Amino acid sequence: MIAVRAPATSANLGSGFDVFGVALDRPADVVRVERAAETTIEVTGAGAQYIPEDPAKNTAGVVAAELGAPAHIRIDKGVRPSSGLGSSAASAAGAAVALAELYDRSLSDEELVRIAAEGEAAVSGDAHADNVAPAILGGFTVVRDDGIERVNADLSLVACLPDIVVSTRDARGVVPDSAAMSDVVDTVGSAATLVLGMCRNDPERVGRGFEEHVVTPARAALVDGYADACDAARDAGATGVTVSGAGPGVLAVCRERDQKRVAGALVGGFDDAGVDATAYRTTVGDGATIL
Ligand SMILES: Nc1ncnc2c1ncn2[C@@H]1O[C@H](COP(=O)(O)OP(=O)(O)OP(=O)(O)O)[C@@H](O)[C@H]1O
Ligand SMILES: N[C@@H](CCO)C(=O)O
Repeated sequence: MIAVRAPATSANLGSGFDVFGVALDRPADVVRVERAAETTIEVTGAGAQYIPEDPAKNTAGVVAAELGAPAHIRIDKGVRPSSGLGSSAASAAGAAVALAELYDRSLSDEELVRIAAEGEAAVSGDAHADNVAPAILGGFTVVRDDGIERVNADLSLVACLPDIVVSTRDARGVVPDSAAMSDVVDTVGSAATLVLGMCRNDPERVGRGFEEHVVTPARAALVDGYADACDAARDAGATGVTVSGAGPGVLAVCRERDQKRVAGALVGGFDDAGVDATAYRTTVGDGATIL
């Protein structure tokens, strides 16, 4: 039996739609695999009742089929589905790393990411790799068709999960088809600032790099309480706040000394809007790890 811990991730970070992603130190899924004649899946943990155990509909089962590696797969969910914290990607990444080990396949990180992204395609309709790349490689990642860049970063983050369901499939439907040139210029400036901030472990630059005015407002409209939560987090010292992935999760960056206050402020802001929420005080984490 092989067991792998695969982390939650936050994609986009505002200015890097479908490009940027970051591994979070917590929460995480644990994926356990054993060889079997055909693939079966058992899911327990956070939101397990909403996750299909049919291998053709579960990201981990799709990965097993892609790899030609049938197994009994047990997934203990730490990352709630439809959260914006890369729940489906955590299972896909965990399965890819665990099954490659179980079947002695020597695959590069890029190959593992491509296979895990096929699992994502099965649920969201699109093989975007901005969650599975950091879930496998850890750190902050930049995903493009021609390869993946990765840097380590040391930053205090808060991931806040309101008790609302937004599926990635639905949230991709509200992304505008085009953008004004002035918004494109702003986004490029933000993205460049964010990358510098990641390389320098600088929460100010990373926070400014979250600014983006095309995709984020369309996604934020799907998240009740988003504006209240952002205002409260900024007042508490967050240097940046944005929608995590496709939402409804929210990601804040801050200085370490402000992390506890920012977490409380995000939960309080959602509460003011009548929405229950859970906050995870976290950092940039490692990728999927064999236990
Ligand atoms: N192993 C799995 N873990 C979680 N969700 C899964 C899994 N397999 C299939 N799904 C389905 O995928 C959907 C959740 O994925 P979705 O991409 O919408 O959310 P997410 O991964 O939390 O968000 P995001 O990609 O924005 O960070 C749900 O419909 C769920 O049933
Ligand atoms: N980049 C993806 C991440 C969610 O899986 C999106 O925003 O739709």
